Amino acid sequence: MKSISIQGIKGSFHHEAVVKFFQNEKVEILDSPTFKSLVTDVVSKKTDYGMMAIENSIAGAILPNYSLITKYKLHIIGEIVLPIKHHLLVLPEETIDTITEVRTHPMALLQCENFLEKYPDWKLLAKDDTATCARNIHEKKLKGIATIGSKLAAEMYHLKILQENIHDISDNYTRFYLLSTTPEKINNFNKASLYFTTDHTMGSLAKVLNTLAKYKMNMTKIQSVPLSGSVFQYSFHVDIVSKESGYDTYYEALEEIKTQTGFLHVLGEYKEYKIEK
Ligand SMILES: O=C(O)C(=O)C[C@]1(C(=O)O)C=C[C@@H](O)C=C1
Repeated sequence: MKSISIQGIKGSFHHEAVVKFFQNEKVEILDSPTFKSLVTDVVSKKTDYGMMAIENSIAGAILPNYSLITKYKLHIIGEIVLPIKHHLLVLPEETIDTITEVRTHPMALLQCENFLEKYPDWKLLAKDDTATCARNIHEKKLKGIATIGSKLAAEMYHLKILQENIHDISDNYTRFYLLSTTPEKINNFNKASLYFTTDHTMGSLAKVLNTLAKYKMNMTKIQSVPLSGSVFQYSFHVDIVSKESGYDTYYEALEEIKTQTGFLHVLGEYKEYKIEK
């Protein structure tokens, strides 16, 4: 049976991402407190894979996770885009007036800013993951404390949903990568994640982007990340989807981009996968 490390515990959105990704396949899920420990679980072979959030449609990229992937030389072997619904979870006897503090994952806080602004007196605490907060509220009977998390977390840790769907925009999605220490050949992949540097000459990044357009590669994401060991120099993460042009043009595009970049690493070739809400 495959084992997968997640950031957080069962009932977190990472847990849901693994269940939806592997569907009917039986897998073992290992809880890991931080993104770093998730990665080291994979690198040390404690688990086969790691499922890691990389960006959210409201809150944006989780920048340190890009650096974790490259620092630990991980390969992206799959992705899942999961609809995220956040609810305010509390002990059964609480009301909105008894809440004094909200503890949850920092990305969850960012996705619910409009709702939280209505309660300026609440103390907001960033914690490891939504489900651990839910479990602590239940197990330690934490009075006056709410968390923001999923319906699954409410059910697993016997909390009441005090307010449903408190995320700022109803269309809310988080994209996760399935990571491995070794590349895996994915049949019929249609998406690739590239990682490269360009020099500081005028138009060097534009040349790469033009090459992608020339070979009809649809760029779905570009993220600059500071290059470690340098001052204000950047590397680029670019995701591309090839719908119509096929593999020959993809490989031709890669060959051309190699000549336009300092280095080019293909971090993963995998299938686009979005769960509709
Ligand atoms: O805390 C959780 O439940 C998580 O799975 C983490 C996480 C994240 O890392 O962005 C996952 C999805 C949501 O965007 C909110 C939090």
